[in-house]
Order: sequence, then C-alpha cells, then structure tokens
Amino acid sequence: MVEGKRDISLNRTLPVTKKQDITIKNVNSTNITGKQNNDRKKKRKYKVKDTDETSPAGILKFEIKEILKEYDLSEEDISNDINSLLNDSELEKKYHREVTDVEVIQLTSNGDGLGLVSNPVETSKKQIVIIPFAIKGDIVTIRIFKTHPNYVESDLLNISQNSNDRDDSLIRCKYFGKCSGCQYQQLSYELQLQYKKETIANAYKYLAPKLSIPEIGATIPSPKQFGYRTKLTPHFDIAKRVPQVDQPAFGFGSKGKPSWRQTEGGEKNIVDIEECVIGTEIINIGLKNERFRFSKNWSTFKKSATVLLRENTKVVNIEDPLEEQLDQASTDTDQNISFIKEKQGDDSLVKTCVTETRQIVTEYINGFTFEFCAGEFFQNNNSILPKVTSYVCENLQISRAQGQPLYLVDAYCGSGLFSITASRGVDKVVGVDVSKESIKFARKNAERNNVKNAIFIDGKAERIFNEIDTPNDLTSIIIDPSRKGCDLVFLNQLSDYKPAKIVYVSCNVHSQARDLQQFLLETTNGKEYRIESLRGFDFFPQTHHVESVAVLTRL
Ligand SMILES: C[S@@+](CC[C@H](N)C(=O)[O-])C[C@H]1O[C@@H](n2cnc3c(N)ncnc32)[C@H](O)[C@@H]1O
Repeated sequence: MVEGKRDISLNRTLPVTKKQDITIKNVNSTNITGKQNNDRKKKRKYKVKDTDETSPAGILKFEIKEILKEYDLSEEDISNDINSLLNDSELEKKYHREVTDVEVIQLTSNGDGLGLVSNPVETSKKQIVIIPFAIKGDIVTIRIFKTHPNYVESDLLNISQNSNDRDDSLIRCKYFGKCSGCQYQQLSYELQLQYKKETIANAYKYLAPKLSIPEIGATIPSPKQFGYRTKLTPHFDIAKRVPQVDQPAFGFGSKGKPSWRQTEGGEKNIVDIEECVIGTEIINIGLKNERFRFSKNWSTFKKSATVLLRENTKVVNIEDPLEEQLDQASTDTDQNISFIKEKQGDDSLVKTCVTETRQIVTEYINGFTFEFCAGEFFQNNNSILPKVTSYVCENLQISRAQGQPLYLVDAYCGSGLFSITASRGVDKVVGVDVSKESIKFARKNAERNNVKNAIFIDGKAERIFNEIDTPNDLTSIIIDPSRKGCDLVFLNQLSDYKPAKIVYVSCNVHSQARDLQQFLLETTNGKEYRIESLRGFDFFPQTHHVESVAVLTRL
C-alpha cells in the first residue's frame, strides 16, 4: 500500500482547470503595521493556468473551437463572467442550476458529452457544458456545478430521450455512471471501437493539422472486453483535520455527483466498490480480500492511501503441493493465499494477486515470460498483447537484399516487452529506458527467454544514438514513450540517425500526433518519411482510452 500516493489510472480527472487556478487572497492577512485586515475582503480573481496542449484540458480547448466553428459562435458568445461569479454568491446561484432538455451534440475524446445551453444571465449568450456519461443524441437534465471562463461542468441527472447509440442494457457495473473509471459501458463494442478511431482522427486534426495522414485503420478489438485489467489501484481517503469517525469508502474516484442511474453510493469523492467488471477474476478476489482487511484496520490509517492489486501468473508443478509454490500475495479471511488455477497448453498456471509494490511478478505472452516489479510499468491488458506484439514485429520488417541482417532499436523499452517479442525476427536488438529498475528486468527477461541478441542501456532515449553502431539503412526503431511523448532532442537525433523504419506506439495519441508533425516537418530528415499506417488498439474496453500505433517508412 502506498500512503498518500495516488495512482490515477482509474481516477482520470475531468479536463478542468484545478482548484489552485483560483487565487483566493487571504482576508485575514496581517498588514505592514501589524494590523489584522479583517474588515476589507480582497476580491477573488480567476488565474489562468498553462495547460499542456496534449492533456485532456488542452484537447478540450480544440474541441471547444470546433463547436464555435460549427455553431457559428465567437469566443465572446460562450464566455462566462468568471471574476464576478467568484465574488458574488447570488450570481453563483444563478449559474449553478438545473437545466432540462439539453441536447448532447458531441462526445469529447475524454469520453464526456458536450452540450450548448443558454447563459443564465446574459441570455443572448451560450454556455458550453460538459456532461459525463451522456452521449451524442441524448436529451438530458443536468445540474451545472462549476464554471470556467469558456465552459461549465455538470452532473447528469436524467435522460429524457435516449440517443440511438445508447443501450443501457449493456451496462454491467452497478457503479457505472458514478465511478470515473469507465465512460463507454452504455455503447456497443463496435461503437466503442468506432469512437476510438474518431479520437485518433481528431488528435491528428488538432495537433498535426499540417500532416497528410493515411486513412485510419479500424481499431483492433481486445479479445476480452470485460475482466481484462491485470492491475487496479483502489484508494481511500482519511479526513485531514478532524478524526475519521466512519469507515471510509474503498474504491475509485467518483465523477461528480450524477444521479441518472439511481444506484447507491458515490456521495463522497470515492465510490465504494466491491467488484470491478473490467478487472480480471483474481484481481477481483484480491479486491474482496483487501476490502475485508481494510474493514478491520481502517482506523489505524493516518493518511489517505492507494492499494496496489497486480495479477501474478506462475507455472506450477501439479505433482507438488500448490501452497508451497505460491509467492507472497493477497490472503483470504483465513489467511490463506487466494489463487485460481488455469491450464495453458501443457503448462499448469496459478494466478495470485500481489499487493506489494516491490514484489516481482510474472506475465506470459506469446510463449515469452516477463518478470517485473509489481509497482513498475507493464501493460495492463494481457489479452491483447499477443496481437500488438505480432503487429509491431510485422511492421518492423524492411525490404532488404536476401541474407542482409535487420537490426532493432527499442527506445523506451521498459522491461523489454517489444525487444524480446521481436528478437527472433532480427539479428540484434538494443533497448533503452530511463528506469534502471526496468533495464535490470529487461536484461533478466532476455536471459530467461534465451534471447542472446539483445542488449539494454539505461538512460534517456536519446542516449541510444551515442551508443548505436548498427547501419541505419538496416535498422528499425520502436518508440513507446509515456503519455507526455518524446522531446525535441530525441526527435532531432532520430532524424539525424535516419532509421529505415519507425513504429511509434502511444497511449496518448495527442502527444503522438504532435511528435510526428514535429518529426516529419521540423527535423532535418523528417521529409524523407511518410506515415504508412495509423490505427488504434483497444487496450482499455469500456473506457475512452486508445493505444495508437503509427508506422513510418523512409521514402
Ligand atoms: C509506456 S512505457 C513503455 C514500456 C515498454 N515499451 C512496454 O510496453 O512495456 C514508457 C517507458 O518509457 C520510459 N521513459 C520515460 N521517459 C523516458 C526517457 N526520457 N528516455 C527513456 N525512457 C523513458 C519509462 O520508464 C517507461 O518504461
């Protein structure tokens, strides 16, 4: 358990400007003469904060511009008098109100509905409103509870008319519509995949408008659409200044205070959750165990905390007693380690749920075995990994004379997922990652999978270009950075090195689009490449997230 640390993987925040954006001057401050300033209230002022254009808040700005264009509105037409609102509680009551018959006109790439309503004070003006869990075509009742300079946030209270795309009978989780983890359970899986394709198209429209891109391929589905997540991080809050009297909720962040599904729970910031439908079976057993433990010891916690639940798979010898072969893991009420058995080919597998961040866990993918620290990065949907790794391997190939070697560089290699799964089709692999711990595991993983043609370097991705000795015309590169994408130093050095092929895998298609426009149009050799293919892989069914894979060929 990590006290005070939030893993936001299932707690995606709204694309909103944070509380700190509002400067509230201290009304009780002491002046230079030492006198208390109780009598004069300082005016509160909205402070604009810089946002990364590839973050949800940054993307919302592009989406708002699109709506202005489509509905022929100006920035002024949708502006809210935010500074007056901050200093006038009567005005605030007018702004923060219920509105009926709101038509949802769009779905954002963050998975929320967007609507247009009249400004409550200046009635000739409009407001753009974010409505989580509503989809394009729904007619809804909402409660607006927060105002920003050019949009407002709301809770979904009721759906008076369903969109043709909505099918609430598909919803499997009783907390869907309150928990911030999933956004798309009310959509068929085909529509989810279609929306993710649109997210990729929009990302390139917004962040790479000067690029010509190929037609985006159909999103590759996940073999498992529920019960796929091998890692969950439920959390709980402990009151800060007053003693915590009741047992706190144990689960995932709530998304506002919607009431459209009329289910219990979600009144607080955290929705108390007994089962998560996107988690794997053993992860849900771990959740039950850890909730039980928490019900007994919650009063010993002084701070809010996050609990790690990570699936661990082990090949066991069925002839020997199972209990003796199990590593430390989540235990049931009788203190026995919980496990489930599985058969894979001739192998007998046992799955457990690990809760210690430093513990080593194992995954099996396409006949390869990977070890890594439970708290370190590893892809969270193992059902789709065979498809992704095969796709990457195929697309790394370059046309070359018979007998000529092929080399591979895996920038941002983590514990070696792509380096190792692609190693059989190439002569040499060089992986690089900034995490020393991940590189240690990448080396171990190469050894345990009998991969002898891979070496791993710890350092920033661009370091690879100092060390690399393979001819660029026979080298392909995989790039798989974290959400923020690559920096310009790396992109310039990549361009100077000029590899034969590039496969860019990304969990944030917006930073991928920005990086590819920079690489193709602003680096020395970028113009010698074209994007050959672009498509999504659905690593996270029921959520708005999409993994985007772009393949670049040198002309
Ligand atoms: C999305 S993960 C991908 C890991 C691996 N490809 C996989 O699929 O398991 C991104 C990786 O980039 C690494 N990373 C982040 N910034 C980096 C940098 N500047 N240079 C090299 N690696 C970096 C992180 O440590 C992490 O392992």
